[in-house]
Amino acid sequence: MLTIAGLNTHYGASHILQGVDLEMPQGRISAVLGRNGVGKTTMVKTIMGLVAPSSGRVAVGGTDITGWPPHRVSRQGVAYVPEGRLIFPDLTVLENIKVGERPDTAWPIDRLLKLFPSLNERQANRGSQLSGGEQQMLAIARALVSDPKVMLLDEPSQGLAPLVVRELARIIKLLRDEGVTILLVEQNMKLAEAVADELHIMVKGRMVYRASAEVFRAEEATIRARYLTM
Ligand SMILES: Nc1ncnc2c1ncn2[C@@H]1O[C@H](COP(=O)(O)OP(=O)(O)OP(=O)(O)O)[C@@H](O)[C@H]1O
Repeated sequence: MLTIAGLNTHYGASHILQGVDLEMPQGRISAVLGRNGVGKTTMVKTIMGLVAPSSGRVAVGGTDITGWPPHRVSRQGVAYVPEGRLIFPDLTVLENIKVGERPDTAWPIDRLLKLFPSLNERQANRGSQLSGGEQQMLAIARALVSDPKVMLLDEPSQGLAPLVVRELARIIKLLRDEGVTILLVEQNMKLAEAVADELHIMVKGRMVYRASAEVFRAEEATIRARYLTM
């Protein structure tokens, strides 16, 4: 569904992504884990067209989208839920969602409000009045209303209480079961372990490990010590 091949991205003279390869099968949750600063956000931004790669290829469903601007990537069915959520603090919950609305979406506002009961209760509240968990749900709802085939989630569990992370896990699995292909980027393993079908590990701008959830569970202690411990 989403394929990255030999992706290199620089910020000035800093070589951040160093030949990243990633295959994300349709309707699955792929998680990319890695320590702080290895390039996970840069990878997501490069997919989304927010940062231009110096070489390599990004394709969605067989269409080469390398170097496309973000609005075209979005129209191709890729939605981005950024780190820090970036919801509009002065807009209400409903206004925040409507920003991303697309005609004939499979996720109209009524459906989203059923999916996210906390947002339903707070429709008229401003973004700034929401808790971190509610803001995260709102960021996901705003991405869903654009009717994506692929959703990129950057550190969605950051700063959230364990109970809210569990609710987030439920939502992410539900989206996968509805056919949305998900890329989950996380520094924290908890959410990734709870939802991912496949796990990848990035170290210094390269993918160094890939396994199914089952294999990952069996190897977890070794992998954690080798690649993820700070
Ligand atoms: N706009 C920028 N200009 C220059 N360097 C940058 C820029 N954005 C990020 N970097 C650097 O690129 C490297 C990778 O950053 P990136 O945010 O992709 O890492 P990450 O794995 O997502 O980490 P985090 O979990 O902290 O977001 C870091 O060393 C960071 O300091």
